[in-house]
Amino acid sequence: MKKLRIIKIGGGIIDDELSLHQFLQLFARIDGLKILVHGGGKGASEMLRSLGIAPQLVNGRRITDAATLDVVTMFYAGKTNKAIVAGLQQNRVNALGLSGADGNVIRAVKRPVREVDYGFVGDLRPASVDGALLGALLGLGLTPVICAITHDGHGQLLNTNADTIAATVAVALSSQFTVELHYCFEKNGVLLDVNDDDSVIARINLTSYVELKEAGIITEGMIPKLDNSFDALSQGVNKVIIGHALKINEPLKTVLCLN
Ligand SMILES: Nc1ncnc2c1ncn2[C@@H]1O[C@H](COP(=O)(O)OP(=O)(O)O)[C@@H](O)[C@H]1O
Ligand SMILES: CC(=O)N[C@@H](CCC(=O)OP(=O)(O)O)C(=O)O
Repeated sequence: MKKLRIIKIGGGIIDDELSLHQFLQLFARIDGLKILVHGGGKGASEMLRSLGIAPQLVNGRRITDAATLDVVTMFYAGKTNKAIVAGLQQNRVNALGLSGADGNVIRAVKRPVREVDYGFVGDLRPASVDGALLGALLGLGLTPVICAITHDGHGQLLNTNADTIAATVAVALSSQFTVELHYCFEKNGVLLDVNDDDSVIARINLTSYVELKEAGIITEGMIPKLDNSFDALSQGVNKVIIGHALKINEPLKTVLCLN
């Protein structure tokens, strides 16, 4: 099977023009098949505030009412996705920007209301992703650039966490490719001390993950990232790596494994 790298970048990198520019140059130099998945949560919150809408996040997921959905759709599927595609074209990567609605590539289900009503937020299963279409686009020499907007197949757009999109796309493509999933952000990896970029934990398995969580070393946004990572590994993804977006070619990073 051919190797496929799925790389996810978040709001911390996207928000900083220079970092994004440098990341896109590095991404362009990666040989072989690749897909870029992007969030942009930080910038979306800023845009919401500037429009007088208070951002609301519960357990790292955005409560998305109709007005918020309009703004995040414009921000993720519009401004951010198109800026990334243009930046990759500048670097001679034939990028194709996609929301989940485009080509029906990711069909989600609106999150059911339980203790929290998340509004227009989409949940995914591996079957939500059209792996055949993504495989065909890769076969044409295109590099898909997927944003955090999906749809439900009944005309409703949904906001979906970008880490979850990356993991679900990785699982869906693992029957066609040997998939390596990279979560890239603004730190060197999963750290023993979140304020010390030299304290990278080289390897984490399921047992050490539980211990690190209980010790309060892994907290906040890193918890759903690692939950998504271990789900992906248990469903056929070959390797998951967490590291700095601007050091993708360097050995400093965290590798996750089941055992
Ligand atoms: N042990 C840890 N090592 C590194 N980051 C951690 C750790 N525990 C918590 N974090 C937090 O997780 C954040 C990354 O998650 P998130 O904010 O969701 O990133 P992104 O928006 O790039 O997906 C880091 O910026 C950091 O604040
Ligand atoms: C439902 C939900 O939480 N959606 C996320 C989608 C963007 C995202 O995941 O961005 P980062 O990767 O930069 O965090 C949000 O609106 O914040």
